[in-house]
Amino acid sequence: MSFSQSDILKALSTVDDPDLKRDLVSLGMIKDLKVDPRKVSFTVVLTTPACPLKEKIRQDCVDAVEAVIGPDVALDITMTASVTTLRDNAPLLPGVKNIIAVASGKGGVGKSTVTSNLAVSLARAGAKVGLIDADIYGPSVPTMFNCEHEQPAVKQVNGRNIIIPIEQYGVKLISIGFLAPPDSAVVWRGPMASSALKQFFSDADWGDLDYLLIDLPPGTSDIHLTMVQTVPVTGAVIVTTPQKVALADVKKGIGMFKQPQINVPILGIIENMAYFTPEELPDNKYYIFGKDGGKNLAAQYQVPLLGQIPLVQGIRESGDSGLPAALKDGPMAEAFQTLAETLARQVAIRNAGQPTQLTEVAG
Ligand SMILES: Nc1ncnc2c1ncn2[C@@H]1O[C@H](COP(=O)(O)OP(=O)(O)OP(=O)(O)O)[C@@H](O)[C@H]1O
Repeated sequence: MSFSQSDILKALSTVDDPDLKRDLVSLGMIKDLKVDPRKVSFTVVLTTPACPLKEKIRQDCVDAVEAVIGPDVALDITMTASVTTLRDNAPLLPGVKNIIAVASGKGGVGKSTVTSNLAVSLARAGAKVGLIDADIYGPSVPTMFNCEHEQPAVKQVNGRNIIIPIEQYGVKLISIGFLAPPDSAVVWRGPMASSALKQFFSDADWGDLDYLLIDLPPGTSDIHLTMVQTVPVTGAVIVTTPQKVALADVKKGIGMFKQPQINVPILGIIENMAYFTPEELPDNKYYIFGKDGGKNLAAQYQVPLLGQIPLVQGIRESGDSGLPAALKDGPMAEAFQTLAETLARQVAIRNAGQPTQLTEVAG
């Protein structure tokens, strides 16, 4: 059977990225194509290393190309990823591809827990990840990452002090908590906190990052405004419990992000503490805060539901002990991995200019 480079490209142009709804060739995802009579090789560049569709896309490529080359020609496909961005040539943080704000309506819904686990899961998938803890009311990231007593180093660049983020579990971190001893009751006034956040953007050495997550204070605050006025944000994720009183505040949060002067796309809602599961009986679900509140809200506002995370004692214990649940292999790590993949997909969809896709998540 004889075939040419263009035959292979033609075959690959029948393979779609299921999220971006276009073919791999026109999306520019096929690189290094080499064709000789005994071997065909190429690289597929996915939009995120946290791509749950990797195996499906690879198999679709195998099927399409083997239909042209037959079974006797060797086929070598390398799967790799380059996270997409709309922040090309950004004046501030040019090496950061996506800035993702994590917000909540109410306090205590698990925003910091979810953000920390998302950051670790994205890093475990192979992405370069940073995390800014801007929660002035209770910066808990230092505890969750077991670096409460650390201080980021500072270096001088052209006469300016530049903060070097602490690196823990593959995630670069800066917390507003690093600026004050953990046991001191610092009352962050709006302007003080805002200027600290600005400094984290302008005077920190983040280097190249695929995703920079920002753990915001609960509710709506000056910090939210400072963030959107300082850097273009890829999108916001909202964490809530299914409880009615929590949902009421989420609606205010969604309203704030949608205001014309803020205008941050909502990447999705995460329902945390969706049900209680005893670790020894993972199939038992107790809907102690109500059932599907976050899921129904996502449907009402036509935003994706990124996931439903159960209330599990191990998640709380992991947070308190400074070793996020996402680091320990098991069902919780898998749940956060799936959540991270769903978020990464929504970022890629957004960056490709596609309308938001409403993700169906099993409850
Ligand atoms: N899915 C979960 N299962 C068990 N415990 C959880 C879960 N999510 C969060 N928690 C626990 O709930 C408490 C509050 O979580 P967390 O500090 O992450 O909330 P928050 O929304 O960031 O709060 P804040 O109002 O300080 O911003 C913590 O003790 C945390 O360990």
